[in-house]
Amino acid sequence: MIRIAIPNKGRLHEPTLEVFKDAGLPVYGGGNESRQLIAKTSDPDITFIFARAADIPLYVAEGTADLGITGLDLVVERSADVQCLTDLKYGSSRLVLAVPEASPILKVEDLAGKRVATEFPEITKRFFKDRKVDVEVIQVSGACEMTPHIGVADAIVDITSSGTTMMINKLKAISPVFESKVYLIANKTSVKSKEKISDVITAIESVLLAKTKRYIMMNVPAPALKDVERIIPGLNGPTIMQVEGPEPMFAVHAVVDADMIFVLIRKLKLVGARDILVLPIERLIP
Ligand SMILES: Nc1ncnc2c1ncn2[C@@H]1O[C@H](COP(=O)(O)OP(=O)(O)OP(=O)(O)O)[C@@H](O)[C@H]1O
Ligand SMILES: O=P(O)(O)OC[C@H]1O[C@H](OP(=O)(O)OP(=O)(O)O)[C@H](O)[C@@H]1O
Ligand SMILES: [Mg+2]
Repeated sequence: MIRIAIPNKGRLHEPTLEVFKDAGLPVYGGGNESRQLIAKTSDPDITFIFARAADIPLYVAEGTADLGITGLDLVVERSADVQCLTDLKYGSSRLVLAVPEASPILKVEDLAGKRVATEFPEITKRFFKDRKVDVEVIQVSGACEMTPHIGVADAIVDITSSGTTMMINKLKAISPVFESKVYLIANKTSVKSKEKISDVITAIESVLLAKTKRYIMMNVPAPALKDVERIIPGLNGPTIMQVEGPEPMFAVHAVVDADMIFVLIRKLKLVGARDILVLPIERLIP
């Protein structure tokens, strides 16, 4: 039996459900509005546990869950001894040190003897200790941006991604503190002993890889075939099939990088390829 801990709410909830659905392991019910805390999937040996993103590092470290999805900031904050397996490419964010726009504090050293509010006390303490700046760290559970304006703190260490919340609350970042990504994490013992874990990892990684690729198909008149073969860098070279018809023609199929499509199409048309189709790929297992 494999247990996978996934966020029951918050901004990681929906994209996490999406990844497992695409990987062929849809989460049956539970999470968000429902009060259900355990869910099944297409494989009877796999169970999902819904938990707060901040608690998932501990559940995985202790082996309550074999796998989990959560932010690297939360893994580091909890000093969780887990294996970080795969960057899931959603939910990247930064922890920054910020002060009110009008504050005379301009650099980390100016905060000596002052108060810093944060949801991440451990990362914050380590940040100032490494720089040998003595501050008082005040732990809050949210709405951290407000604290310097109501006299609770002189600065904050908080998450920013779009920067909107900082801007609206008239704060300016004076130093980066931590770069976070959302990871698939694993219990260090389970990852070695439970065979099915590697199937789950492969399934998830195949979804991520597929997002970076496109399947391209086209018809190519015989005289243009050599040029098209030269242009297309398929996974293992393009697949070429003869097309029945009055004109000597080939169907060419290939898997290519998604970010090459724009340039490729122009080149292919120039040498005579036509009826070009570009399709998304659901999963790609090399
Ligand atoms: N803009 C962002 N703000 C906050 N967390 C973010 C952001 N982008 C990504 N994350 C990541 O999401 C995780 C926080 O997950 P959590 O479930 O607490 O989400 P939340 O939306 O902040 O929930 P809550 O409504 O309880 O504050 C952290 O690992 C964090 O790095
Ligand atoms: O740079 P932005 O895109 O504006 O995002 C950053 C904001 O989002 C998070 O707050 P959240 O919505 O989780 O509320 P919370 O502070 O109560 O956790 C985070 O703590 C920031 O306040
Ligand atoms: Mg939050």
